[in-house]
Amino acid sequence: MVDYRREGNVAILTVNNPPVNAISTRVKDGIYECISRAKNDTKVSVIVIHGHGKHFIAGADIHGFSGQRESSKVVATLPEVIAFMEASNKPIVAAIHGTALGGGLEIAMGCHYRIATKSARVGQPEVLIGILPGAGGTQRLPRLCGLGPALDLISTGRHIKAPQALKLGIIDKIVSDDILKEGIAFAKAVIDKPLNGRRISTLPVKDAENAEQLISAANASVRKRQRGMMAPIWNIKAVAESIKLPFDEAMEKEAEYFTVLVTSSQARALQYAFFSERLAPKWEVPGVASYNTVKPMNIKTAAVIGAGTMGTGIAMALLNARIPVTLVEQNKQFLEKGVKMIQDLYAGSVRLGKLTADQAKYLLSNLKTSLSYDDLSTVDCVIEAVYENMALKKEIFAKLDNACKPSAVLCSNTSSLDIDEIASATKRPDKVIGTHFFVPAYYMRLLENVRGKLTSPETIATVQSLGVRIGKIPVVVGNCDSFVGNRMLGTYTSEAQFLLEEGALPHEVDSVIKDFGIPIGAFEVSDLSGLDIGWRIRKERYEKLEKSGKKHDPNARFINGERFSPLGDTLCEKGRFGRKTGMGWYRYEKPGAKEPFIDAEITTLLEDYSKKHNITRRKISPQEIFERCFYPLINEGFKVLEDGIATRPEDIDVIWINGYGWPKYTGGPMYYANQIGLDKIYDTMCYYYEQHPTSSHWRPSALLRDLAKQQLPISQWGKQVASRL
Ligand SMILES: CC(C)(COP(=O)(O)OP(=O)(O)OC[C@H]1O[C@@H](n2cnc3c(N)ncnc32)[C@H](O)[C@@H]1OP(=O)(O)O)[C@@H](O)C(=O)NCCC(=O)NCCSC(=O)C[C@@H](O)CCCCCCCCCCCCC(=O)O
Ligand SMILES: NC(=O)c1ccc[n+]([C@@H]2O[C@H](COP(=O)([O-])OP(=O)(O)OC[C@H]3O[C@@H](n4cnc5c(N)ncnc54)[C@H](O)[C@@H]3O)[C@@H](O)[C@H]2O)c1
Repeated sequence: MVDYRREGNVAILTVNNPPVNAISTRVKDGIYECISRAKNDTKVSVIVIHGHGKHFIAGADIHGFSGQRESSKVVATLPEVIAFMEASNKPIVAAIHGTALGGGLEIAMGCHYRIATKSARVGQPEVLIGILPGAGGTQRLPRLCGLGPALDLISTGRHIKAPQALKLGIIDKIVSDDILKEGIAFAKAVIDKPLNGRRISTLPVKDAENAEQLISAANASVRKRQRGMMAPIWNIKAVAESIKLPFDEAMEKEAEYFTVLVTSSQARALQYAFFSERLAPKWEVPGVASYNTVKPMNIKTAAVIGAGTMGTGIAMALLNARIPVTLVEQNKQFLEKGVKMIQDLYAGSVRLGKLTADQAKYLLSNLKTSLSYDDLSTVDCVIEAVYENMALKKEIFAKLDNACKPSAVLCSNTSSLDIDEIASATKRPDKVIGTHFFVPAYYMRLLENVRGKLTSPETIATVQSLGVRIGKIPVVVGNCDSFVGNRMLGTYTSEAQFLLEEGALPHEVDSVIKDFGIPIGAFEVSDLSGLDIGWRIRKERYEKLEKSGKKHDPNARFINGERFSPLGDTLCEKGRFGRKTGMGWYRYEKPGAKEPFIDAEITTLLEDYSKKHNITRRKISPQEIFERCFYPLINEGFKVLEDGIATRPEDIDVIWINGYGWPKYTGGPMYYANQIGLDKIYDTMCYYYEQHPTSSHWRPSALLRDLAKQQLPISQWGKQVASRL
């Protein structure tokens, strides 16, 4: 775990715990033992510590916070080991490459010098997994780089690159990539230098005079950006102790606050989410194949069909990963509009300093445009993003099948349509798959990859690997109406509207949703994306119904015996499409304005509606709003597992956290269901199903029922499904 060797008078400690040199108990013990050995070795004058493989040390082993910790051979805790290092009379140099994160940076700060390669990154990301730097980071970092930067780094968890770390004084020098050679050379040069002033715990906190202002600014930022999360507040509180107390006493406070956080349910949920996100790319279709049995194709070039909202975003996601893209549109005007959208977004990134003008120019140089499918004969992969219309998509897939080379993978960005039907328009259904991006596609991390009945494992492997390459979290799901995310969302949006019919107002529903931690309410999001989108899709369904001989009544509250709310259609008929028309479920100052206001016209409309349908409006409690919005959504997640549409509860949680703003600190809907108690959810589902028998989303899932009855957690779901199949 930690190797020791001596080269002349330099002791070299190599941390070797793949994949990221995380600090397990054995690594901590190993460091302690090696430092002791070097201190006692009279031939050693200086010590270098570095990491084997791609990283210096990426922090404490996260598994250790919730699982069983290995017992320690040495009594010292990590903070004590670091204090022991700092007290050494032989200089210790941290030679950093890859990352020095969390406990890794804390170990580096226990050293007397820190050098790093240019591409190395440092940070205290503990807040992101619900804890705080518990090995002196909250006390040493403000002494090293100042209170303001320390508050920023510790409360946001962001990583910074070596050049910025150098500016902030976190590292002493940037060196070449031969980090060990550089470490040894640096160590030899500092052998005789006095260590006074190099022990960070003995230094004063920089910027202490501005403490009050800096701490209140940090708290204000956390309240705005990390609403609902407890870790950022405790992180700031711990850093603030560096101003009030001597180092040793402040360290006691750090340990006290660390214990509060490490035992919290938010920390457990965030750590579960951390590992779930890393599990998602490792897809598995039981009985078919999995990520470690199939090789992906190498995608060198791609095409995107449709240069609208999604097509332009997808093209940018590909370009950003240095994949050349051919963008195809139906006519010159739409094509130019799409290209301008991409150019404007890159220009915006240059203005914000996120890209240099040269980088933006380079990315754009990989964008080709075309109005003809003939230009796609050599691309490896095509992603279609035209209007959500089955006939149009089938027509395009047939054309792509003729135009593209036989090995090309053909993907659709459809958000709801049947992938098998789209694939049926081609002679290569094995190479057809859904790649459902989320808006804005260049930014949102979720990629829902929808496998059809005939999609080959190689095609699945290819889009999963492409997803990782373009910086997404790819999740494989099965083919059903609206797939996983939107299928579950459907229950939530329907129920939100039923609540309006029965007495709630849009802002009352939205505030319960936002209080739970979803950043935007159901009606606010509907106004943002435009009510007309759903209306267009519903109108197509009504037309289909009419064609099959069933007349659609615009006031109907039931379709095929299923409860339905026509309120969305009513608003659209009045031109209330949301923000873009200045009115939707809310009123806006002008079209395009962002701030929603409660609209008396909507209140009257709802009251008239309820009267017309003989519904007695009542005050609906926040608890009922919560249960009615979220329990059917969770229940649908269980049905998705039952149907084999998702293969793991973790995948559903990743989808909701990364695609729909579900608060990560609750772990996602499936993890959260366990926290509430599956029996409680099941009983509540039964209660509401009795009250609303015409809403099939209240019918409890059999899987939920079985787990609840047997008092089993969701982690046991696999056995349940297997026993029933
Ligand atoms: C490092 C990364 C940036 C790498 O990213 P990349 O995209 O390249 O790779 P992946 O993210 O896919 O990761 C690869 C692989 O590695 C696993 N992994 C990554 N980091 C860790 C980790 N820290 N622990 C465990 N495993 C990790 C990952 O799961 C992947 O494997 P898999 O099989 O799942 O595919 C990126 O990975 C990253 O950002 N990692 C997280 C970095 C992080 O969050 N670091 C902080 C960790 S918390 C910490 O360091 C706390 C410290 O402050 C120390 C606290 C000490 C508390 C002591 C309190 C005193 C009480 C006294 C008693 C205690 C006794 C004792 O001391 O023992
Ligand atoms: N907008 C979203 O939030 C969102 C999210 C996820 C998925 N989707 C899905 O992505 C797809 C595209 O949605 P959008 O919002 O980008 O639509 P959009 O209306 O913004 O863009 C569609 C584009 O397709 C072009 N197009 C139409 N027919 C074409 C043809 N024959 N050849 C080439 N181009 C053609 C149109 O000119 C238009 O520019 C839909 O399937 C939608 O369901 C949308």
